[in-house]
Amino acid sequence: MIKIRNLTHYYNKDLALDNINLEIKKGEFVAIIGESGSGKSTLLSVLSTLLKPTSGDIVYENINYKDIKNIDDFRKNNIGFIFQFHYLINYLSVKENINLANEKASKKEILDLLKSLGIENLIDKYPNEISGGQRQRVAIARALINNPKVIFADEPTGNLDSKNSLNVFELFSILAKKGTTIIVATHDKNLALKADITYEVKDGKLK
Ligand SMILES: Nc1ncnc2c1ncn2[C@@H]1O[C@H](COP(=O)(O)OP(=O)(O)OP(=O)(O)O)[C@@H](O)[C@H]1O
Repeated sequence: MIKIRNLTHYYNKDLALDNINLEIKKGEFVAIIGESGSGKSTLLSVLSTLLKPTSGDIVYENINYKDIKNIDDFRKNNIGFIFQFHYLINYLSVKENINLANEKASKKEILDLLKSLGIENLIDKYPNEISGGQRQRVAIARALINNPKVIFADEPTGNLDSKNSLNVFELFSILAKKGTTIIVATHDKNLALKADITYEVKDGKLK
């Protein structure tokens, strides 16, 4: 589903990604591990079209990123993002936060999605009325509302305790089995064991 060829990224003169080659299949749950500063975030940013690589190719289902005309539309139709911090808006309810990502989503659709994540009772709550683990589930719901083909998650459990972290990874595993490709960067090797496949980044190279 995603083919990465000879991908290199420099920040000014500093090499952050060094000739990465990788193929990710549809419905695969991929963990990218590595120490702080190894290049995980850079790799995720480049793969998710947030950052333009210095050189190399990324091909999404036979479309080279270089040929994508409207990158905003492409992202909206294909990609969901989850970050370490949930970035929910505190003065909007859970439902309203999800509607920010898709204004057309009906209450029923949102309720069904929240149900699949086990948090349908939170639909009218505000972010500061729910726990950290619940907020991250809402952030996952927000990433899912547009039915993305692929979800990129950068240290999504960096702010959670071990129980909630495991829950999030188990959720990713279920989503992948349903066909959503999941690519997650984490420094936690134990959590990465939940993924179908793990790649390690070291000094910008895939080990
Ligand atoms: N915006 C930037 N400008 C310049 N250098 C950067 C920038 N972002 C990252 N780097 C450098 O690129 C290298 C890879 O960083 P990156 O953030 O991808 O690593 P990481 O593995 O995600 O680290 P962490 O786990 O700490 O988030 C590091 O040497 C970092 O200092």
